[in-house]
Amino acid sequence: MDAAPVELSPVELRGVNFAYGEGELRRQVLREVDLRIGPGEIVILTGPSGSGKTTLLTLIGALRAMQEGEARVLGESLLGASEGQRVRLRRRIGFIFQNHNLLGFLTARQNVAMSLELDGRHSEAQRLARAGQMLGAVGLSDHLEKQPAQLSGGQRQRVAIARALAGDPGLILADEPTAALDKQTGQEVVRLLRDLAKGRGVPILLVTHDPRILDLADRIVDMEDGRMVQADKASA
Ligand SMILES: Nc1ncnc2c1ncn2[C@@H]1O[C@H](COP(=O)(O)OP(=O)(O)OP(=O)(O)O)[C@@H](O)[C@H]1O
Repeated sequence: MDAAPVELSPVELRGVNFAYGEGELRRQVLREVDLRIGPGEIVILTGPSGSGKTTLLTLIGALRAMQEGEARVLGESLLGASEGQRVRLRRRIGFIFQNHNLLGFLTARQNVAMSLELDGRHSEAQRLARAGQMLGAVGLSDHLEKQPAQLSGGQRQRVAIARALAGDPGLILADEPTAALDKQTGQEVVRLLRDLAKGRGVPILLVTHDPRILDLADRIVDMEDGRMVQADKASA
């Protein structure tokens, strides 16, 4: 009988250190960070301003080079990875940022379809069809041809969610996705993101200061001065 396949963690960090600057300007911002995110797990990273959350997210997202420690993301080792390897890994990750980063001169549908261009597997008609489907999944089927300026903040963030999920990523990284939204819209947007990700088994690492969305996490991890302080959801 075949052995059951061992399920690898999408994110596995051990002893990660990171500093900005050099010499006298050197400033250590991550210290011995350990973090494991399991398949389909929703983890919220919180902590005071300047504690290193965004730096950690950008390292995991292969947006900057790792300096020290063990890190595997979607099975790829990050320490010593070349720029080309990091670019390939980034294509397997869905990113959602505070300011949605949509292109103003493209429609919602074109913004989502654009994220599928890089893999080169689909024709433009297929990409636009897939983008329409994803926008339907976030409740925007009536707004496909609108530009970002014609949408509300919550709708724009839903386009960003559709874009992040369109390429079937193995991991979603979100940085302050509710910062520009009111309380109710912020909760709705994160709940939608969580439900779509759970349905697909995609793990999420979400950085936030927003206490109103903490209960949507499977696990809350607190950072202080570059260190990880593990907090149980119930005690957070
Ligand atoms: N590119 C950079 N060059 C130098 N220092 C930086 C750079 N980016 C961030 N820092 C510093 O590193 C520390 C950690 O920043 P980081 O953005 O990771 O924290 P954060 O916890 O995400 O903060 P916030 O919640 O305010 O976004 C801060 O002191 C910040 O000033």
